Amino acid sequence: MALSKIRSVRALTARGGGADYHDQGSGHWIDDHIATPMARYPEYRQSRQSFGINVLGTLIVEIEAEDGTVGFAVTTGGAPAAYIVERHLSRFLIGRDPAEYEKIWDQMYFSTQYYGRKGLVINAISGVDLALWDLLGKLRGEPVHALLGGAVRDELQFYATGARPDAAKDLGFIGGKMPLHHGPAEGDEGLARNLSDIGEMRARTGDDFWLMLDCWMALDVNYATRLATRAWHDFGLKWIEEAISPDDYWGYAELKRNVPRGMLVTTGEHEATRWGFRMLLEMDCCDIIQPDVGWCGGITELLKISALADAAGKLVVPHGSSVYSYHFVCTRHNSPFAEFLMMHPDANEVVPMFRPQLLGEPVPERGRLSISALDKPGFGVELNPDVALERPFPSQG
Ligand SMILES: C[C@H](O)[C@H](O)CC(=O)C(=O)O
Ligand SMILES: [Mg+2]
Repeated sequence: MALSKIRSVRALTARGGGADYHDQGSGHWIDDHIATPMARYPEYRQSRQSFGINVLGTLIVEIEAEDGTVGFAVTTGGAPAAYIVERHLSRFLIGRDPAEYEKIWDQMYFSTQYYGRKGLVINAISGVDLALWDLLGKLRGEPVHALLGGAVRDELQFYATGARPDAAKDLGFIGGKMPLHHGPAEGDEGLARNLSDIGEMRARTGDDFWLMLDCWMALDVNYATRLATRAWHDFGLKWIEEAISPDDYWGYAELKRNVPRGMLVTTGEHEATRWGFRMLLEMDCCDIIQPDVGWCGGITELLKISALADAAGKLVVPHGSSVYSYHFVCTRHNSPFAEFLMMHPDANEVVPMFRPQLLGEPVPERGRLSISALDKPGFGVELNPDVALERPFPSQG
């Protein structure tokens, strides 16, 4: 049955948390001396905002059908991504049937390939793709997970990312992933402090809890190998995440060969498209891939990435992504659990991951979420009307 055609596309921006979850106020755990590739410069060590981690802000894409139904999505990208959506991508949507998401994705990707392929452009494409799936679900009166083939389990299980894995354990999560605070430029003293942080957290969580480490691209292979080996043997660290540059596929393959048998290497939140993930999979770079649904190309592309991973015997556990992850993860056998990013400034209370931008954003209770909480049309959330929005490049509609 032909669906109502697309009549307008709007790209809006918002500041203050939400999909650009690094855009938080001062004193938040997520900006507290976390190791990064920029930590080689002492002046950019204390705060990631100091080198501009939050310059983009949130992109909101709204796609309106002729019958007035509006699908929307949020991702990171702000005004630069809004320009790409309004001035470039919208031409592939206006007057089209929202069910043509394959052809629309293909046209968005190949028309931007000469300046895109990864990063900001793929964030913009992802935002459009997710808004399209939201619209499709709303027009068909079905949740996105039903459009993807339906849930393969009754509930989702979550691990939590934040500064307080011990609090995550008390809150019922299956594991806790903590940030790394010191990079190679801080030498052996920094390495000792990193190990002592992990040891202290292990003492607080006890042994019967997954403990993981997020390195946000800060390390080199040698440092990561030393850290991982000690943290595995001394503290039972379950995985080391995004240890080195996402461009260094060779380094990841080496790290995976180097870490103790049983320890997991994970990465992929800054990787994009089936071609990027094919590199990670074919070069045997990791055990779990972690595409961010708003950065990897959206649901249309994630379906392909996930099929590649499945055939390679790897798990897909999306980075963050809130509802965009939940609707996907519940439909795949090779996505057995999900990440929950703790956006409370002290990481000791559960608050919606993309707050304050979404209304109706589900959150785990005791580390779990019933699939019935996702049984609303589209992604099942609305844009919070109290959030200030701007439309920097209105082109039509
Ligand atoms: C905590 C990490 O540095 C980053 O902010 C989030 C992340 O990489 C993750 O959730 O994974
Ligand atoms: Mg990470």
